[in-house]
Amino acid sequence: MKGTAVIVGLGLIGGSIGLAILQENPDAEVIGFDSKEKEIRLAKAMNAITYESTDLKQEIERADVVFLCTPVFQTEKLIEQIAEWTMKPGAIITDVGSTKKRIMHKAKRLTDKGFTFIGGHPMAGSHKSGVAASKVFLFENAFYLLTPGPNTTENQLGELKRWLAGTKAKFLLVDPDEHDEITGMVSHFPHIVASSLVHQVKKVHSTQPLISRLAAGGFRDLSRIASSDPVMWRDITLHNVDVIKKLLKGWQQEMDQVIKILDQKDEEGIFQYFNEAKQFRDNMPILQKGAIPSFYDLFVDIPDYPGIISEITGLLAKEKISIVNIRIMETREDIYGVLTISFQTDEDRQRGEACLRATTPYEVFMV
Ligand SMILES: NC(=O)C1=CN([C@@H]2O[C@H](COP(=O)(O)OP(=O)(O)OC[C@H]3O[C@@H](n4cnc5c(N)ncnc54)[C@H](O)[C@@H]3O)[C@@H](O)[C@H]2O)C=CC1
Ligand SMILES: O=C(O)C(=O)Cc1ccc(O)cc1
Repeated sequence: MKGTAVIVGLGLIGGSIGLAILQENPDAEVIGFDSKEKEIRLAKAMNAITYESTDLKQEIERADVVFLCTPVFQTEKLIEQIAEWTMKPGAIITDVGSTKKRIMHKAKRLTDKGFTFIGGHPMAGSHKSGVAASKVFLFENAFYLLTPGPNTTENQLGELKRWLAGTKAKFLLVDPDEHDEITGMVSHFPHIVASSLVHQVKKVHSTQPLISRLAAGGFRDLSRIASSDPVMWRDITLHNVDVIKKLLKGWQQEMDQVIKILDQKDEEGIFQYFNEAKQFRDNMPILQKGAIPSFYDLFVDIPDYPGIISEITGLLAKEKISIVNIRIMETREDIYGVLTISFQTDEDRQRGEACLRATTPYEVFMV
């Protein structure tokens, strides 16, 4: 596709969208704007944009598509600002915010003027922020939720999807209220739970410093998202307060129930609590494919000696198998460590498994 895209907010998501657009459309013009000069320079160096913005108003007025990739309060302000400007006939404005109800409400200012606004939310990302963390494949196979405005046509939707084709995401249309209910449950509420787990550890940390060294495994998995950007999450939380409060109240009641079965030493009740969760989670489609694409992990039981990681990565590199992350799971120092290798696709993981089984004596397994 030829044409001009403007990306406002060159962070993790804006940068990844720029990379995906340019990979698919090398002839497109992608103009980038950010309130931080450093992010713009980095985005340009990474080829996530073709030009730095010099006059945002003029560029938006001649754009074919505008992506608002800022924290959601800033997105609301940008919408207000753009509503004061003009736009090229047929141009599309979209956003990537994690909430949709308030954004779509604010976007009425644009649609009332005859502009086209289609809300967007790629259901993939990371706890990392900034353009340095952006990746061309960040959204591959992930759901990309779209909330069209009242007058959006099929043609306009098709046009936006063509701009985003390089993301290789799966588009899904949703209603904004439904969007905030669902993401409240699977993303916003878990974020508060993750942060609260860290607060629990912090409270005892001063009297029991060993605790943060031992907080590996499950705690690390559950608390990872607590390392996300607090500004972004403050905005998301305030945009979806009612839904999140309802979920937290339900959670409080559920915890009261758990305390009750513990008080009663109810063996069957405790077993069922864990078992029902396990059965349900094991059958959730996210584990088969991924709504938020989880990386595909492979575990290798390795001896703990210097050079072992480069040995393993070298074997995979020889077979041209890309990995996205590698780490040793914290185990006791005197026993074998378990190396966790994350792949972007299940196919890569299977190739990785076959390669390591054929070339090393170590046990290789998936869970
Ligand atoms: N981080 C994630 O995993 C995901 C985030 N989102 C949504 O995407 C949006 C962006 O998130 P990230 O890229 O992670 O954040 P980020 O912090 O990596 O990037 C945001 C960028 O916007 C810039 N910015 C802030 N206000 C601005 C303004 N008024 N004008 C120009 N630039 C401005 C910041 O300097 C920063 O570079 C948020 O609305 C978030 O809810 C959606 C899906 C996943
Ligand atoms: O890091 C993770 O696992 C995430 O869940 C990232 C994320 C953050 C915000 C979203 O709206 C969608 C995805």
